[in-house]
Amino acid sequence: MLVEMQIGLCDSVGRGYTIPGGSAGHFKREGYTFDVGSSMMFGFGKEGTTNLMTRALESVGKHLDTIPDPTQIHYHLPVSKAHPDGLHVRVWRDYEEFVEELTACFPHEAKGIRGFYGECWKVFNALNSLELKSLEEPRYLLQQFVRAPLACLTLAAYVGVNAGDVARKHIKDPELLKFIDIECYCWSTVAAVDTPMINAGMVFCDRHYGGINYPKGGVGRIAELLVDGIEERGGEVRYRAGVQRILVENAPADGDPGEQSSRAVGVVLTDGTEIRAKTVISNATRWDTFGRLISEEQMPEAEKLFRGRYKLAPSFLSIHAGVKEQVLPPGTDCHHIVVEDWARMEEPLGTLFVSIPSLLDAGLSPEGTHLFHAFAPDWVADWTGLEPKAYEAKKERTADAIFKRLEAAFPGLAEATVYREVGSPRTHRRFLNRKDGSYGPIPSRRPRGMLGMPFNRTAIPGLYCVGDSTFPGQGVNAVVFSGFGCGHRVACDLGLEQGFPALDGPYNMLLGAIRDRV
Ligand SMILES: NC(=O)c1ccc[n+]([C@@H]2O[C@H](COP(=O)([O-])OP(=O)(O)OC[C@H]3O[C@@H](n4cnc5c(N)ncnc54)[C@H](O)[C@@H]3O)[C@@H](O)[C@H]2O)c1
Ligand SMILES: CC(C)=CCC/C(C)=C/C=C/C(C)=C/C=C/C(C)=C/C=C/C=C(C)/C=C/C=C(C)/C=C/C=C(\C)CCC=C(C)C
Repeated sequence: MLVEMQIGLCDSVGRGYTIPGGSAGHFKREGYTFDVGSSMMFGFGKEGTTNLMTRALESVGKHLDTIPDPTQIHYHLPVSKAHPDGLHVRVWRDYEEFVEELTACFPHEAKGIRGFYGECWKVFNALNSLELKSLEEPRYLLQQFVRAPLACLTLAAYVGVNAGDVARKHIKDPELLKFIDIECYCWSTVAAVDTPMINAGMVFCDRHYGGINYPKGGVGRIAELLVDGIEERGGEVRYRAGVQRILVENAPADGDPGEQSSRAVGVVLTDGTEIRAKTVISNATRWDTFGRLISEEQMPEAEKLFRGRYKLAPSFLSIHAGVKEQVLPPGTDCHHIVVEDWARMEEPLGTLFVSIPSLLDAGLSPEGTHLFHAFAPDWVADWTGLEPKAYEAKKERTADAIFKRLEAAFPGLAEATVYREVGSPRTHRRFLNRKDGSYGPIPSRRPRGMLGMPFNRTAIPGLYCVGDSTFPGQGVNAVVFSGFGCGHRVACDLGLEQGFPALDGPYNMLLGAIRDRV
């Protein structure tokens, strides 16, 4: 069985890369250990069922020490009549402390704040009481409904709902609604009205329940330990092994060896090596899986419908820098978000993100310095067709402008910078092998919560998708959930775990019909 074929990083010509982890990997430069992308870790809690990172490592016999972050985000938001010096909010690990800080900024919305975040807790508590496995496996789903009917009914009630609609039930102040928008935008890259409520429940509560915890040694340690665990259990992880094509051929059908059907039977690597397997799981985005690894002509109808519902999110402009420690006064938070003008929040380079994990783990940067990772959403189209010199100059110019804007929150930043390396959306496309370097799928029209998101099975037998183009979408712990679900579904399909084959067909037709109608 070929399970994780895509652990190694790839570059755009598909030669394959040398480190594991994708967006959640890390790389080293001149004594700094920089996170590729992901740096704010959910799912590392000790209790409940939503601590998916802890459980993923446990599943291969590994444990990673983490460092608790006292705040999730320090927001630096625009000036308004009510907040002439700008709106400054810290999302504290302690829920009450966060609610008190937000309420102090919007005292007239005290009830609305508790009402909205209280509804998020309803969703989270329901999620946190279920065993989290494949929702496209009817036996498991029925068991959960019998074991925890109230939790399942709660989730069923919210699965088609968006966070912005719930927020508007409780909150009237337009500035506070903007705050809820940035709370969603910073991880979903869309405003609250387009963000599924179940995902909002997960993010807005796990940060207080399990907390945000930084992996000691850097985010890339997660993937490195997973690789160790897989190899110790007899698995193999290949690097420099870019998949060029998924093989789809006529082969004996599941459950009826006498009948032939078109199915995925393996992959061809860029060096021509052919690997045959019963199961192929693609962790590439749906746009790369269908259209590149599977030809356009072989694209199933369901995938064409998916492209009507979802489009690619922008990529990022990333600045990986080293700064003198004096520029960060004691008490500086690890994660910051800066918005100077609400009207520009969703524009390219409009919202600035900053992550300074060496404040939590001093071993990540040389003595007397901190690593300073700043990034902002941006589109690849603005970076194409440039000569190498013009491309380099544009990267430096853009980084200078971003550092200048960050001076308001970090006075003296440009002068204190001792190392700087700039990545554009082209860099993301190249090293992560994601179409246009995209962060993931975003709805192309108002979504019905998560109902339009596909699970792991595809219309091609033997081919599964996993990662952020599958339910429940973007986010490291979200893609870990998709991994657990996919593993469970594949194990049932291969007869390694007990499923409910008689119900599979009708149940999956029903799920598909709901998905294709939203
Ligand atoms: N928490 C944060 O701060 C933060 C920041 C950035 C990104 N993220 C999250 O990380 C998530 C991404 O996770 P993911 O696992 O879905 O995607 P990913 O891009 O991280 O991983 C996909 C992997 O597949 C490999 N791959 C792609 N095409 C290949 C091919 N043809 N052959 C071989 N290997 C190939 C890639 O090289 C990569 O290693 C995003 O959804 C995003 O939310 C989080
Ligand atoms: C069948 C059906 C459909 C139904 C029935 C009912 C039920 C039972 C249901 C159920 C459901 C479920 C289970 C679901 C699940 C879900 C989940 C798990 C979810 C998760 C999610 C998560 C998330 C979203 C996350 C995210 C995160 C992120 C993205 C992050 C990011 C971040 C960033 C980028 C930022 C950074 C910052 C700075 C640096 C400042």
